Amino acid sequence: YTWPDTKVDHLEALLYQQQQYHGSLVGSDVRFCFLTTFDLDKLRAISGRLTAAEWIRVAYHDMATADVEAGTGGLDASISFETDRGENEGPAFNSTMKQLYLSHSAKSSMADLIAMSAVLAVGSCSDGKVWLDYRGGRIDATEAGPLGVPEPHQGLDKHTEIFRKQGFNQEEMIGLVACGHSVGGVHGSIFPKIVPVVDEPGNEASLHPFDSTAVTFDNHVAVEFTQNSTQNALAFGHNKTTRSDHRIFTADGGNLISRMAQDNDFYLATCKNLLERMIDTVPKNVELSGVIEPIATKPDYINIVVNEDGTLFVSGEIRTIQDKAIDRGSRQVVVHLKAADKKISAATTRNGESLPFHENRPSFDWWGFNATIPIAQGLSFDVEIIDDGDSKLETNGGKGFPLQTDIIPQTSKSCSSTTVKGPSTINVTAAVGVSYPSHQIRAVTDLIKILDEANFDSVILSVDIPHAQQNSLVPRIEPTPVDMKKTRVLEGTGYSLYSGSLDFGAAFQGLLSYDVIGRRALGHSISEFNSFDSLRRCS
Ligand code: HEM
Repeated sequence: YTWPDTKVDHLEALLYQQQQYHGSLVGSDVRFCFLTTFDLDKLRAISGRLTAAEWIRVAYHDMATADVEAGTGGLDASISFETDRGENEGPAFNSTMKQLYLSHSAKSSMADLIAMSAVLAVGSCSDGKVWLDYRGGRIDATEAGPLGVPEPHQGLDKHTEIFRKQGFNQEEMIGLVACGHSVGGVHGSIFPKIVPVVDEPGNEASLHPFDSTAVTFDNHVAVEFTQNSTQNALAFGHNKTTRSDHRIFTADGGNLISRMAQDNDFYLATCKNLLERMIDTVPKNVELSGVIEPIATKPDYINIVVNEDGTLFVSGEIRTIQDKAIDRGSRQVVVHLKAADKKISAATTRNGESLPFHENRPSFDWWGFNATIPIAQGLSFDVEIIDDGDSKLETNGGKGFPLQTDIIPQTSKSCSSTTVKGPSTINVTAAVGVSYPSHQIRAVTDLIKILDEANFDSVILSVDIPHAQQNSLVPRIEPTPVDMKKTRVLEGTGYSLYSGSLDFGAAFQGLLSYDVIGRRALGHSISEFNSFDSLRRCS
């Protein structure tokens, strides 16, 4: 991994910066694996529902209509268009979309979020023991997919065929169902023909759990099945037709389910593997990233101001991963900026700490810095981490962490105003220069000549605008370009200011972003995925 990687960086932050300082809170609804869900429609907690189970079921139903031979379907968020179908019965589907769309953005598709929700749900209910490898890059469908989610009244042949289409053979089908049906259960409020409606104060949704450990991701569903002591209504319910788990678990003579029952570690390892395959089942045009691991040293929230005296004011934060073996209290972090042949060191202060919801996941410290440096090409920095007198230099693979200086949004000269449903506006001013390899720079006068923005044919503001879609709670995010006009030359800096603005209507609660792109024949320069959050409100 080398920084920056716009395909990975944002998803990595959403997944691992779970709470507290810069916490993404994507997993806050499944922080505890317990039987009450806050219903966003009713604006109150409902007992007998388990958010973590709902997230796993939603991920499976989104994937369930995949046809791996044709390369269609899979985890693509088409489920958001399919929530009124009989095969997607219950409030879980829209509820999950509403919980996740707060994190929806141009760099975190709903499909990537659904996959992430499965990782977080399984992680939570296994108390951090089962952590699915997570990859990013899924693309949201813009319409419903075909029908075909398995339903409990269907026969074994039909189920075997559906799973074959999804890419799972008979044994894998048994495994995947046994893994999915580890948490949660069947609700009388949704399937009154399978389990009774009880509607008791502690169980308003009439949940009938699959096993005696409904809020723990473990092999009890298998143990209790093989002991015939199961309460799983899909295995031993009064209605024989809907005993699909029984038909599936015995499809191989009960072999796999017995092995899962005998050995919880085997069960968990099998589930990790099958659930990873479930979330990585994607249409053939999607190229998933590598597994997203926690990044040890990562800059973020970098902001650069071009000063009229020919300097840059750089501020930002460095995120470092904590190490239990190291005394955090004595750690120091220093940023060494390199501007042409000049080196400027900036001390940092600890701004805060991101913490995980569960053990076995990383914690991070955040270090704020700022510095004034001369304008030069090829600006970068190294990060020095000092523990107990031991110093380690993080160089981002040798070349340093680069600062993008061709195109620099000037956030204090820009603004935005957004409303969840209604008119929104963004107004961006960016400093625009142009890069040449540093070996071409000889003197400061030369440098100013070289940094002439006229080398771009055009400068474009591209706003990632969310568009409401029919029959889906999830908007489609579409980059919308507008030309930026030169408004001023910053004499003596090599930069000019360009401005552009766009009015749009949003129906969105996720993260809004924009890019600034300089276009020229010899390739583009881009300042990518800038958050609206760092802009002041337009008055
Ligand atoms: C033949 C295949 C399957 C059938 C017929 C089936 C059917 C069902 C039914 C009827 C429910 C009850 C839903 C409710 O009342 O809320 C349920 C719940 C659930 N299913 Fe499946 N399922 C199948 C496979 C899977 C798979 C492969 C997974 C995931 C890997 C999965 C995950 C879940 C989860 C987590 C729940 C609990 C939901 C909750 O408590 O809210 N299912 N399933």
